[in-house]
Amino acid sequence: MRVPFVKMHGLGNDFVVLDARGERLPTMTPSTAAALANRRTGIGCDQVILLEPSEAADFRMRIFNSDGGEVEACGNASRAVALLHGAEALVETAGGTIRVQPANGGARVDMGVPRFGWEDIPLAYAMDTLTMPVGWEALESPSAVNVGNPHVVFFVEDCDALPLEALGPRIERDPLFPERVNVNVATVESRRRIRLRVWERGAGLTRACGTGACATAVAAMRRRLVEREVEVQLPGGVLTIAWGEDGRITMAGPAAEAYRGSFEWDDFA
Ligand SMILES: N[C@H](CCC[C@H](N)C(=O)O)C(=O)O
Repeated sequence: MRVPFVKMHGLGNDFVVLDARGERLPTMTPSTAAALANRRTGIGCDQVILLEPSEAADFRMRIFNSDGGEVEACGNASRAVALLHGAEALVETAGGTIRVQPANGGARVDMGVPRFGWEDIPLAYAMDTLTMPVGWEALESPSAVNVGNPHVVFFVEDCDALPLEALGPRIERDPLFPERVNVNVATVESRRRIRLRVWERGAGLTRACGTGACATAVAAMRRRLVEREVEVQLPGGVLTIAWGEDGRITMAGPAAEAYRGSFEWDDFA
């Protein structure tokens, strides 16, 4: 079966988007997703995004990391999908329902309400999630936030001076995180600006992580380090994150279509 796709990205965090809202596609398996995402033998991307019909919203967005694992949320893909859809929409994800709205060359996304309970992250046992009594070499005393998916956030002097490619996978797979975790290292530059690098669960170092920017901004706000609206500078560019009085997170930033193509499903099944 020949399947069309749209290659998209949000600040360099890139996606292969498959649209099954009209025509059903064969069942997506972790191995098919990983094969499509493979940058040497497949199309290549950080996440495979599958759009499907939804009973609860305008449509459903399923997210597969490049390791094939299906996960609950993807901020940058939410903006890319808003651009592709071309109108405001309620989108069902495994991490909850979000609202997306195309906005001048990108999109605004209502990411919902963050959660902070140790069972909500989830952690393997009870602990304070604002300043956790744990550490991995130079990275210590992080915060944990669930923004549909699990994040741990470390605040450091210079996030660019750390071997995140070495520490990231160790923390991602630590038994403290039963569903693994996205690892954020952040430097607060002012009350309105944070610099951030992310080792993503199931995808590794990426140019940007939308949910990571949301989790990091909220953790910094909880620590009274920044205002309730901040700019987050990722390697791929800047996102604006606001945490409203209603408890909901809004993320705004660019998204783009790179090219369209098609592939033979059986070549990746
Ligand atoms: N690696 C993440 C999913 C993609 C998140 C990131 N690409 C974003 O833009 O939010 C996870 O396993 O939860």
